Amino acid sequence: MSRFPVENIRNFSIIAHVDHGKSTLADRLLEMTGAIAKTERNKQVLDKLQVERERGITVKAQTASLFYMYNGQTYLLNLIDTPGHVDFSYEVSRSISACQGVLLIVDANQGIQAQTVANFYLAFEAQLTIIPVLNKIDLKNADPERVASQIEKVFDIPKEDCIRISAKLGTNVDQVLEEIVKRIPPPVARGDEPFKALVFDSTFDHYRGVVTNIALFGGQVSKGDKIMSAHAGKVYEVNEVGILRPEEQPTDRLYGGQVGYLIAGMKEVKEAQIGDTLFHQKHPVEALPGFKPAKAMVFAGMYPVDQSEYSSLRSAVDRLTLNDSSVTVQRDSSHALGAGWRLGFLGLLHMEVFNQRLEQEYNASVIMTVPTVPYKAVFSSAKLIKGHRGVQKNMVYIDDQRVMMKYLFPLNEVIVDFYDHLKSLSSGYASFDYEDAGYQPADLVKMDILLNGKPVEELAMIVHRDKAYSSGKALCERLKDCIPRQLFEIAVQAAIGSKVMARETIKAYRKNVLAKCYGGDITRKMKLLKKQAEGKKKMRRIGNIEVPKDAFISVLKRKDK
Ligand SMILES: Nc1nc2c(ncn2[C@@H]2O[C@H](COP(=O)(O)OP(=O)(O)OP(=O)(O)O)[C@@H](O)[C@H]2O)c(=O)[nH]1
Repeated sequence: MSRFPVENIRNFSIIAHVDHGKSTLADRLLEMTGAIAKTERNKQVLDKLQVERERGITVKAQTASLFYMYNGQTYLLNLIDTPGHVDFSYEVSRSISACQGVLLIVDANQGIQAQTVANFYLAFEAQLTIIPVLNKIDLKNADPERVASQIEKVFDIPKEDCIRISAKLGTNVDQVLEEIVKRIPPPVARGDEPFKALVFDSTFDHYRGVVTNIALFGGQVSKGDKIMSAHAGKVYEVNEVGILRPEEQPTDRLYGGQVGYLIAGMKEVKEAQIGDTLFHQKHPVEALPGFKPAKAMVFAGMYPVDQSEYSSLRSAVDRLTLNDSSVTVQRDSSHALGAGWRLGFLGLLHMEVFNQRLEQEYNASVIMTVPTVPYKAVFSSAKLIKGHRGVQKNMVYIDDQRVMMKYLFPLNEVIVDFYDHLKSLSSGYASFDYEDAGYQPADLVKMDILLNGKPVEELAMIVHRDKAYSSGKALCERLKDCIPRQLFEIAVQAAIGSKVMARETIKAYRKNVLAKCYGGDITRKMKLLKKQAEGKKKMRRIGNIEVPKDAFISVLKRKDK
């Protein structure tokens, strides 16, 4: 591609609350500019991963360059897709750092929701031009007038600035393209400065190594150039550059103001850290500010179902984390489940998506333990301090039907099923977003699970003192169902220190495998005894109690699995 005049380039993202129609609008924009053909099969082209198509959510940001004719001139519109779910706001913030403007999509029926507000602030703080787009005006209950007033009240954007569209039917989508050209400023880049590019995403390709997505803040880059990354400080030769349409389309060169991809023989994603700056080896530049690293909020243990699959699972985890650098990985091991890892995720959906990608893309079968959140323990009598469980911070009326409330909650209370409860209590109307508010003192206790008095370390957990009884009781009941009866009685107890909170009893029972065998067929008897011995291998002894591995798995696995 020859040099494209910077004045005719627009770099933008679409931001929205989940399901407000971002991917549908992206598809329409791609169709109308001829990047893709208008067929049913092309639905949600930017949602590339299988898990994204299945769940109907965007996980990874994707990029597409569109050519658009307006007033007799060709414009290059670079669309950077962003995920809408609260767990992936890290992806949103890095996508918008490559842009000068955003389309803020709001469902004309639902109005402003939690992630509309969160995403608005990400764009506002980055000083981007914000174009409000009211989508789904074709719906019977759509009330674009009310939603435009909400936007004026909450974001201080005049309601006349809202574009009213139906992404599904294509109504007024041409206006969106026009307004992108009119309202969003072109990137600032001159042709004569040294090459300087921001790495805003990177993926790992088995054959070609790391593919980086870059936004050029200045200069130009082409095949054969020797470049360096500010973070890793290594020199690479550029093998290929190009634009994304949305599939890779090699070009001779990329110029300042453009967005595209670059391949330069990097073997590991660590070498191309997201937020890093690339420049020509001979012309060092000041590094761009980069991004705050993503912070893991939810932790879970992960183990292969069968230990013989440990090494293949390890390489699957390695490769998947190359494509998702926001997952933290630490090796871990457990008596019952063998060698595994302790993984950190941005949220629960992020964890589920990671698990699903392991299964779908790497054919791995794994056991995930119950997710937990990080705690800081202070070993002193100050633990006696009463903890807060949910403190209201403020409340703002968006209009006469909607209110935005801010609370301070312990993370542990919100990660597992808070969102589902909120949705069912409000018949699906309430939406929710959260950000880290730091550590707070709380009355937490370590609860042990004992089998005939012996603690089972894998099942120990940290709980709030007020919830110790109910969680202990539930766990004892689940264990009772999972551990087979044995020759003696087993006491299953939940205890805090020496104080027992809950107890279940598993009655004694003799499993006589030979009972089915009448007659004197010795080979049959041997076979049955051998089978029983094999079964024992899958057991773990706690004291003199045999606990099947499956018992740990079913107790540790989340209830809905
Ligand atoms: N009636 C109507 N439905 C729409 C319109 N735009 C999108 N939808 C529907 O709304 C649902 C969500 O649309 P998506 O485009 O997947 O939403 P999204 O914002 O990309 O969702 P995430 O990628 O998960 O953030 C789908 O069922 C769409 O068919 C519209 O203009 N009118």
